[in-house]
Amino acid sequence: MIETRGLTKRFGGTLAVNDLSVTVRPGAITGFLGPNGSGKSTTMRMIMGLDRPTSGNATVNGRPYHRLRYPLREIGALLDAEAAHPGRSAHDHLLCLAHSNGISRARVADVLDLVGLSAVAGRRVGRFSLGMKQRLGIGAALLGDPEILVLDEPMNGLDPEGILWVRTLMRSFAAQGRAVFVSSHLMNEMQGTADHVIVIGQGRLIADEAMAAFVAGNSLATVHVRAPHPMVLQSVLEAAGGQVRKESDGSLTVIGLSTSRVGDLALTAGVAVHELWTRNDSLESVFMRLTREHVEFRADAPMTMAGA
Ligand SMILES: Nc1ncnc2c1ncn2[C@@H]1O[C@H](COP(=O)(O)OP(=O)(O)OP(=O)(O)O)[C@@H](O)[C@H]1O
Repeated sequence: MIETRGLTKRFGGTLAVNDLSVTVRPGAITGFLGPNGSGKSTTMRMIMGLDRPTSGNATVNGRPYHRLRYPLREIGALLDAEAAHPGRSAHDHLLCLAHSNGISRARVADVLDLVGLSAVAGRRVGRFSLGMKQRLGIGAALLGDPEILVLDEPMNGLDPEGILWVRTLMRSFAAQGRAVFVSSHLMNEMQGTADHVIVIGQGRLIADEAMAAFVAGNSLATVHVRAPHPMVLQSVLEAAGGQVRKESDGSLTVIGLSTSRVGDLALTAGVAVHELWTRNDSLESVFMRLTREHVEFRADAPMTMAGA
């Protein structure tokens, strides 16, 4: 289990992490979301003992990272895929880590197999693609067969097969009762993979709850209705105070009326309804809305083509 209590990090005038108190529990994948520069990596670095908190603390199984006797056996992390020495082979990189953590040479071969790098184990890391470096970084995190995995954007640079592999790995890890703490900007991926979500903005906690509850609870649900005579239904719904938009497929999107109210109104007006359903927002929409005021780096809308 990872716990942070009042965790705070200031870099000069920048408050990177601001009074963050969260718990990452075993048996689940906890997604760690936030806009660029919101403090995710800094939080992970403090958990791993690489940055010293300005105040507050982070513990791993009840102890600060530097007090863990064999850290790799308790918690493994991928924080920076470029961290491996470029002149060293993948095998030697893992072997060095294994030696310093009392891990057997046999485990190195197993992990290289597990991350799909056995065939290139003797090649220098400097010649690896980003995806291969990500795999090696994940291998280093897995080396001690830890109870907790911390992964900072592990899907960066991976092809679809690699993404599927990371997803499966995280799921099986959590299914074994271990904890996964993973940051990512891939909202669809996180919505489908994470059980729990922690969202931060400008270093402060915005949300900490089960993924399904977070999406459902923060959705602006819309009602959708398909009817053979949509124009008639549209005027009935608008007369009742609904905002109605006709979609290109002929269905109506309704805001401001519940599903049951739409059904009742149609019945009262004697208008046939062929389909009636509610749609929640995606994680992406919910995330964008909740973090809007915390976004520090925002690009202008793409320029339109001249004359378009
Ligand atoms: N070593 C450092 N020195 C000074 N400022 C830093 C340092 N590390 C991080 N920061 C600042 O702290 C803030 C949080 O950065 P951090 O990298 O933790 O965010 P993040 O959520 O991981 O961002 P991203 O999604 O872009 O990876 C940013 O404003 C960043 O510029």
